[in-house]
Amino acid sequence: MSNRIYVAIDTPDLARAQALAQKVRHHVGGLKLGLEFFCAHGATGVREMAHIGLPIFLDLKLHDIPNTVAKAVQSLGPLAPAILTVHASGGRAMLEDAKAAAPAGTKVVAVTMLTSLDASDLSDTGVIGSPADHVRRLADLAAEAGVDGIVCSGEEVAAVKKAWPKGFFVVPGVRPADGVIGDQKRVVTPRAAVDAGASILVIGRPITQAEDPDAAARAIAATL
Ligand SMILES: O=c1ccn([C@@H]2O[C@H](COP(=O)(O)O)[C@@H](O)[C@H]2O)c(=O)[nH]1
Repeated sequence: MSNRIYVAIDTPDLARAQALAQKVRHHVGGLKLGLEFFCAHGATGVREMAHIGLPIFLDLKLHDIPNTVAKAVQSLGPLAPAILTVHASGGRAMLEDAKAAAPAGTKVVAVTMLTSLDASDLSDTGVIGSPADHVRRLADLAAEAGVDGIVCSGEEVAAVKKAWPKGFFVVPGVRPADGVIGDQKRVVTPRAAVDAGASILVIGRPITQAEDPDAAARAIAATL
């Protein structure tokens, strides 16, 4: 399979985003643009980044009533992202309507439980059960609603893939064995994520904050 690494270009600085993407473009499979970038540059910035020639993953984690999310997905349609995120906890109708509003070539994936959360955070939000149970429940909902896959941590992906073999599994919270974990809590190595069944890996700071981002991307890609 082609390179599974989508590098998270998390910066509000367009010139820096372009420079980073140019540096790593030969050792990643795509560019992930999230809220930090999109709030600063919107659709124009996404088009600028698309000129680099890699697939674009728009990680906007949409979460609202079904009509609002569907209209937002429609508005993003001309950007033709390869992947677009919504929150699974928005519910069945929201997921169905998001998928129906997306262009045919866009994978709609549902965020289950953020990788920055652990069991204790989950319990603080009033959810009973383990992260594995919670992710599994939301993955079942996402599959039933007809979206293409989910975002989850590398700790849950194997179990979910068993129940949804054709699902598309996006795994952030990925760190090389000696990597700085930062605000992530459910973390696995790139190799472990792929072995567990990740379709793609989202990797930000281990690449973008490295002294030599291209060398960092190359080193991670070599472990896969
Ligand atoms: O559960 C989630 C969903 C999305 N993300 C995003 O992935 C990257 C991770 O960046 P790192 O620097 O590698 O931690 C970031 O853009 C998040 O918004 C996530 O981490 N977890």
